[in-house]
Amino acid sequence: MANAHSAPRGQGVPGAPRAAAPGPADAGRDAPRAPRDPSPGTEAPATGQDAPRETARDRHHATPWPAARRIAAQAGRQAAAHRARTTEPPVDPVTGAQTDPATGLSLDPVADASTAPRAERFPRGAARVPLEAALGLVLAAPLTALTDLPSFDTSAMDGWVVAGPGPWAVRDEGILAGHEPPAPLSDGEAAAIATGARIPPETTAVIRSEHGRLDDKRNLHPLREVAHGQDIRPRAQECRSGELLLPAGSVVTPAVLGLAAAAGYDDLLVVPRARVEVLVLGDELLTSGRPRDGLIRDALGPMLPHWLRALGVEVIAVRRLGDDAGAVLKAVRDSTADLVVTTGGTASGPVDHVHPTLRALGAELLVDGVKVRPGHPMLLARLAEGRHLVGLPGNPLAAVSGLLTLAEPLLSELSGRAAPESSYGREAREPDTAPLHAAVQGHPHDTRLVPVVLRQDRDSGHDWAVPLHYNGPAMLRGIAAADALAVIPPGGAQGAQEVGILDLPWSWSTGNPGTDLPGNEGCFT
Ligand SMILES: Nc1nc2c(c(=O)[nH]1)N[C@H]1C(S)=C(S)[C@@H](COP(=O)(O)OP(=O)(O)OC[C@H]3O[C@@H](n4cnc5c(N)ncnc54)[C@H](O)[C@@H]3O)O[C@H]1N2
Ligand code: MOO
Repeated sequence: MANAHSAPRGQGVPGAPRAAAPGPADAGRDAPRAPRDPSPGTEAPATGQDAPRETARDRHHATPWPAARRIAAQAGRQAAAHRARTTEPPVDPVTGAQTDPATGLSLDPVADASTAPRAERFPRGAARVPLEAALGLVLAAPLTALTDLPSFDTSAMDGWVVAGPGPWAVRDEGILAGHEPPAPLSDGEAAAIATGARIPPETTAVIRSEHGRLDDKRNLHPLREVAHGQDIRPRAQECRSGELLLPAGSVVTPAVLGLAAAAGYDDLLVVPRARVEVLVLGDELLTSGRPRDGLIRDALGPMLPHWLRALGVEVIAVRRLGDDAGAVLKAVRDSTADLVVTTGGTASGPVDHVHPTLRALGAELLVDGVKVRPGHPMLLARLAEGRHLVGLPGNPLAAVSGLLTLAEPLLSELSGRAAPESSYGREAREPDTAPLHAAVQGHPHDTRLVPVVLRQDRDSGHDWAVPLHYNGPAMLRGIAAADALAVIPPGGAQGAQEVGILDLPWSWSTGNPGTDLPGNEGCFT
């Protein structure tokens, strides 16, 4: 299938046709039926008895969706600043000093706060971790070369090193990579050499094995013209010692790990992983077997830890607490996590223990309900300086909505991954957008998050967001087939209208066929 990320989504898409939008190449993933909804532009927003009920609590407390994300990001920045003030900077294992060996600058976050450039470099605290533990983290300091690369003149090919014009008398001893330094060549001399081996002094060129011929007296004759310096990788061809390789704020990918190792690093200064604890509430939840006797399977315990890890955090525990008010209070009070994520119990039912727990602990509610469907009872609270709780509603897609609305922006700031307003110097990036393949029914007052597949238009190369049918709060069938969630503004969106796209942290890697179907009707219950 077309990879969702292969198209320049969000760039140039506005040029795509708006009225009679061409369908994506394979919209519907072999859907057995056509989309049920009317053609683009004819959809009316939900009204009357179809409109979801808005409770008194919603109207009083609920935060608009974009503002909720901003508040969550702000909470993440404050938590990061708190961590920077309170974390011991890492100690240089060689010198014992709290300095960055690459730059020689102090890593003391308090000292850093007094000088703007350094404060900017370490606003989130920094940890020194071995290379093998750094994948997915964000560099807290620039990656500067600890050596010239290559660190010596090296042969780019298997063949011979030669000095002066040929033919050349070939030495008995060849030169291998990783061996003793070779003796200088004299004019008219050659030596067999392996790729990556050190070039002897006075060498003028490397001749590839396929471009030279040895006669029976072990004299080497060139089979083509020899250019001075050919196939020699000169020392520092890629970088000089001290040269900037990657700025602070870069995400450590497998390629970055390779570069860091090549440049001489054993460990890296990174923004530490946020520590997250997941508390699953609900007496009705089974952890194995088929649903029975009014009990259902816990869908969030198996889902959330991995989703959170995909956001770059450390999940320190997943605990199932039932609907025991005392256990919830104790678990939240005693948690040492940067972020506690609860599931269920956010509404106002008899066993909804999240609000009473927060009241009992004197927590500050930063967001108490969001004008978004699904997921409107989601909440964000500050438990203490630098420590937060995100309450996800129990309905599984509502929980996903809360994860992406509140937890993701907070964690992205805390882990240094956030692009806009990041102090790590990354360029602010426009949020992704894509045109909708069909009109989508809106909620009259709230934003909707709707699972979509992203399909590439063959002609333009742009992605189209194809809304999926199974988008109800209690359903996971849509999101399991989806590449992303589309952000549908209050009132709905027309076919071909550009809407915001929230990527799923793994969507680049799946291509799941799924069994959901295109469908743009709203399912609010
Ligand atoms: N009177 C009102 N009732 C409800 C409202 C409302 O505004 N007024 N909002 C509804 C909405 S919308 C949602 S979403 C839920 C949120 O409820 P809670 O966060 O309190 O969650 P629970 O009541 O515990 O569970 C809701 C639903 O989800 C199922 N669930 C819970 N945990 C899991 C899990 N780990 N895996 C799978 N399914 C889970 C649970 O059995 C319930 O069916 O409140 C509505 N009510
Ligand atoms: O927030 Mo609820 O998810 O609309 O069911």
